[in-house]
Amino acid sequence: MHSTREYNFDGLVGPSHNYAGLSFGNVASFSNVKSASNPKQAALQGLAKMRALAARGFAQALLPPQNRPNFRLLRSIGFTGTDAEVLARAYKESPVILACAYSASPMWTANAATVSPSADTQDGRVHFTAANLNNKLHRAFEHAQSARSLRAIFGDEKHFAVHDALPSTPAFGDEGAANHTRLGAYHGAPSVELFVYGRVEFDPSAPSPKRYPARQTLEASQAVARLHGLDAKRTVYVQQNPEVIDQGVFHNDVIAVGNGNVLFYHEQAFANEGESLSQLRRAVAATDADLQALRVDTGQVPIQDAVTSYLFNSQLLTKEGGKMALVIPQECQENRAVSRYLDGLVASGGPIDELIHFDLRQSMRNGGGPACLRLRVALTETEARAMHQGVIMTETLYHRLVQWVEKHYRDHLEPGDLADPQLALEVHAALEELTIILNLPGLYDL
Ligand SMILES: NCCC[C@H](NC(=O)CCC(=O)O)C(=O)O
Repeated sequence: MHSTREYNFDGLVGPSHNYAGLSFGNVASFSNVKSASNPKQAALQGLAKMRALAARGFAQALLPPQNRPNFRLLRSIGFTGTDAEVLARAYKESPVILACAYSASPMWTANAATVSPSADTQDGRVHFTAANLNNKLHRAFEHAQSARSLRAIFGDEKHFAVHDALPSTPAFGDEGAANHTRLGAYHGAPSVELFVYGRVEFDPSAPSPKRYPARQTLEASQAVARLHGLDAKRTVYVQQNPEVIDQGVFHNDVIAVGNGNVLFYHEQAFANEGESLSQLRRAVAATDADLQALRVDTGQVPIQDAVTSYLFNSQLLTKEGGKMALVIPQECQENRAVSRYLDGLVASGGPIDELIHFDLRQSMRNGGGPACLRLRVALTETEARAMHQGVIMTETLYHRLVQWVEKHYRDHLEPGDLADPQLALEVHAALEELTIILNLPGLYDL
């Protein structure tokens, strides 16, 4: 039973990674708008994280980038002609929409889907629902390829069910696993699935943020739980604190992370902390596990520091022996309050006894930390064997992908470069080769 392992599927950063300021409510995205990006470095930073965690013995895999630019989007809104003409006209008339069509945002695979492992579902299969991400134009078209990629990897319907995204309308705003976490005794145990929503479409009296959008609705979370066949006794919905959404906490994974029986969270994370925690504690106790809440208070880490350092956008990974490592971005060490807090945390004798830090600056500048970059999929041994093996991170795959990045990626991309028709051809060539490397022919609708 304990043979179930949590695979982390990191997003391989695509060749068009750029800073377009497309995510209102995401402070990093907004403050780095139009600065030059380095797609090559971004991809190498992500690969270095995958390699290091795989080398440590954690189960590590990847999800491929998506084809860009999204010509279907550009043509559907009236940009016609050859591909080069479409790009030239879009750049002239609406550079921001061209940037949307070029966004490498699928790298943040925590938003690709919500995943329920087989131990939690009624039919005993692993369920995935692609997230519609309908709050942002540049992300609202990801779900089609996300579902396609997931089906290419988890195609065995005996073990896996991949659901299409929920209807793409504000009532069903769904941001995937970034607002979802599991709590239980161990990865293979039937566990509590915690859904954190930002607003309720059909209850105008529920609190909602004033400044920035709440991307996830309760209605969407409930729909995902239904599709996955979750047990109501092990499903908990809590509302995110609208006041922290207004301070830049655009997903729950910017303010809380759970693993095993541990919930690491900020005291301001939830609209009603006391009630949320007792609800969760009761549900977890019913699975015969004991919730261990690691609460960080505002005096230790103010919200602003949590947002700039991405302390809670860390990965909490169970090591052999049961202790946990916290995988953090290097920004946590550069922030005084946060690094002081972390020193105390690992010295405290609690469940977390190690920090593993990475330089993920390229992704961080768009508001994506270690946890944003990965989708967790807990798999039994049988399920792990049934998935496509070509995406599992190994030393060989790592070296092959580094070579591929070196060959195809630019090291400098500015807004004006998106008008260059050559860039579209480069992306296309890179992805064609990638389907061979990953042994996923037909992955894209090229
Ligand atoms: N989970 C982290 C997601 C980060 C992502 N940023 C972006 O899309 C920024 C893109 C840009 O501004 O170029 C978002 O906000 O959804």
